[in-house]
Amino acid sequence: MASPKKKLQGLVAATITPMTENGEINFSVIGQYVDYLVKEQGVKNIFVNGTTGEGLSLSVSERRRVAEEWVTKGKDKLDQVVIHVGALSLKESQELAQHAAEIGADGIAVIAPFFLKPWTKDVLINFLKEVAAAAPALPFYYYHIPALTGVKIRAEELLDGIQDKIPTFQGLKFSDTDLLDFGQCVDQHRQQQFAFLFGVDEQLLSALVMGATGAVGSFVSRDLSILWSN
Ligand SMILES: CC(=O)N[C@@H]([C@@H](O)[C@H](O)[C@H](O)CO)[C@@H](O)CC(=O)C(=O)O
Repeated sequence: MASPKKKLQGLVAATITPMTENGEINFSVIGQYVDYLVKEQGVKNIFVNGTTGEGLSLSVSERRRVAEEWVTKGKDKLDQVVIHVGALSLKESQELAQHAAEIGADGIAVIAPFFLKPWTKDVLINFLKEVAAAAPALPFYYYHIPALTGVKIRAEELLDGIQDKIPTFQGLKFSDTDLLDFGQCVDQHRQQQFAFLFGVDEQLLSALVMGATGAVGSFVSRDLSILWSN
């Protein structure tokens, strides 16, 4: 089971994937990017290959290399590197999850499959469970982003009993504007000490009031990072 000791909290930068003019990944700037986040913005947690990183537009091999580069360059500088491993293919998602574990990432996150969609909670949970099982020592986060996946199962419904199915479940990345759903997640699962990471930057203040324990965003700054450092 994943160790809960490294709780992911505070500000988490959703990293872009740097590209060259030729459309190749520009691995050479990732080291500078780490330094920029840590030194200039005071951010020591990152979320790689997510929406901002355009992970779903990359090939599996590119996703693996991007993850490796962030983990390598972030070593001894970053606190946590969480890799988004969601994919339409369960096997690809499992491969990426296993790879994240092998390279020493600190957690994995998964969105709902968005083409042939899971229409019930149980179907979605079964998919997530199979991915999580491929990396049984890594904390697992569900990435709830219904506007992009079209999967509108409420997060609060999904969280109900989730640790019975996914023992490594450690939190929710909530990228939706339904603050009632977010508030109910926090309220009903406070005792389980899940990470409640909010992902709509424009509503962050409201989410903080409702109990967000962190935020994953494309707009990160020192001003925001100090929100959690006092
Ligand atoms: C859909 C999207 O890209 N959302 C951003 C937000 O930071 C977003 O850019 C911001 O709220 C502006 O709309 C992050 O939540 C994305 C994110 O965490 C990710 O890259 O996975």
